[in-house]
Amino acid sequence: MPSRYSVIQAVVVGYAVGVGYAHSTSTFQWPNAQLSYVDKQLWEGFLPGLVAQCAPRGNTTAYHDMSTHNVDDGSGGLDASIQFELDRAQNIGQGMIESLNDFSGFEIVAPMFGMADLIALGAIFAVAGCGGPLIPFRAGRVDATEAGPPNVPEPQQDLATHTEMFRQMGFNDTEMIALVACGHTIGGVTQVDFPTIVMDPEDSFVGFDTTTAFDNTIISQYLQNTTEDVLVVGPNVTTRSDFRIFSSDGNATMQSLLNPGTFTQTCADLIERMINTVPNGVSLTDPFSEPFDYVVSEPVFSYRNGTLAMVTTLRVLNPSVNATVTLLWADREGSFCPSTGCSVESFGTQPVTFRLTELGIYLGFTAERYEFNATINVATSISKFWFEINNNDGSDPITVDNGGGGFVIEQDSLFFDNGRTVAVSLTPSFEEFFRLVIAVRGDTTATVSMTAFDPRPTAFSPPSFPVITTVDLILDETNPPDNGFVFFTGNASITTNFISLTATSGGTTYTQTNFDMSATNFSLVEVSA
Ligand code: HEM
Repeated sequence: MPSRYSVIQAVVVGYAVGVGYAHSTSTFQWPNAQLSYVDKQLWEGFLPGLVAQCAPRGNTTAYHDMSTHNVDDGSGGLDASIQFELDRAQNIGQGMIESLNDFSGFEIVAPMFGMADLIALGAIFAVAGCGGPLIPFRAGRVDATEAGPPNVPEPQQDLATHTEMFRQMGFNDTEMIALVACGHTIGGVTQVDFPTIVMDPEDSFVGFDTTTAFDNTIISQYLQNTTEDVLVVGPNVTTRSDFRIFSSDGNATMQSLLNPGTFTQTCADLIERMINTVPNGVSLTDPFSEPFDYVVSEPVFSYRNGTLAMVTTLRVLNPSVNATVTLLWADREGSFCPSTGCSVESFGTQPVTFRLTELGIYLGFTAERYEFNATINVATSISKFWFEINNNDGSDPITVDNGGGGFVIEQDSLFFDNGRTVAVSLTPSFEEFFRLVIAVRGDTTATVSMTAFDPRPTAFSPPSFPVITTVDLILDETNPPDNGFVFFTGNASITTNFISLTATSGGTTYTQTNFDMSATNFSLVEVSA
């Protein structure tokens, strides 16, 4: 059997040749909150840590959720409707409840990354975590608000019923055989949930094959008649659905999957199609095949004593060791550079940890995050910024300017004031929350409203939803008006991950959408309750 790395490598190379996107998504037009967020979750978040575990139920959850798709009218698909369908007999078992609870417990759903995207990512990491191929991820699924039609196949149903159900999901007879085999290469049947299939109460769990890995042992053992898959050889003939499906074309498909390369490639293709089966009208992003070359973090502003400060970072993929990186900006009146300056060199770097690389997948990626703190003339302000990377090796400097237009600051009249916002810890209760301060150019007649997105689960079992709160902010008495700025304040839950703001000042409305709260570290202030 090939090593895990060589299997993954084979698949990645296969995709690069077959689909041709090896480097196609290495950059993107900023701002794009969805691409920035998914890049972070996929490469730098803790989710890839799940790859180190082999958790088959992540794949089951995605499959059951996708089963609501009806190819005839384009409805249903992977849309997190599974959250509303767990009381159905076809979704029996603790496995799916536990995996959905895990997903909401991660607290990473966001306005541009819902539970359905997380379920799809869970399937990718379930497969890779058991040694299977790393399936490319596309984002953009839309979460359902109610249950879909009941269309998850059950073991006691006959072949014709299963064939029709898979057709409705968009898979033909051959694809059905392969997809079921690819699904059942990992995991098995739990006695307590399926006592009519695993009849001996002593056998709490019976694996589909004798390995826990994502490999084609399920195929070879079936063809050699040594299989222990209870859906093939179990005592209850009625529930031998794997047998009926695997043998439905005289074992031709199972024979073809005996080749490990064919098995891996077929499974990667079919599971990718499975997680990308979404209701008509939902469009997914391009696949994330590797980390972007350059990623700018949310610029964070603060105003104090006549000076505007902007803090941001630039993540550079595979940087040169001697590189110096400079941030440059233009003011709001054009390219005029005021005497207070319009460029600043990075003051430091943060190491970037790519979890998948650490786990032996996508080897060869390193990155540094260059940090900047720009002091900006408050009157002329900033309209856009860009970067210059000098590798100090005689080569021409590289300009990182968002495809030519620069990283544009749409407006500078409404921003979340980083220097004045704090995380409050109440003593003795240890209750924590953000005390936000929002700066608005204008006077005290301005108004500000804030929408906060809190991913913390609202329930101990599915369905669980993020809490989205919209409040009007009040003038902040502790931060009086200063040099044309007025300050507003409000509190938000400490687990808030995105904030959107709308302000009206001097008859003009300003917005800031989906400010990423992880873009900065807040001072922690202890307050006696
Ligand atoms: C006719 C179609 C299918 C039937 C009747 C069927 C039935 C079953 C049953 C009864 C179990 C045991 C569940 C438990 O004990 O919790 C199971 C487990 C599993 N199934 Fe299927 N299945 C089908 C297709 C698929 C497909 C298409 C996939 C994914 C591509 C899949 C993935 C899995 C996985 C990963 C497990 C193991 C779960 C675990 O160990 O926690 N199944 N299936």
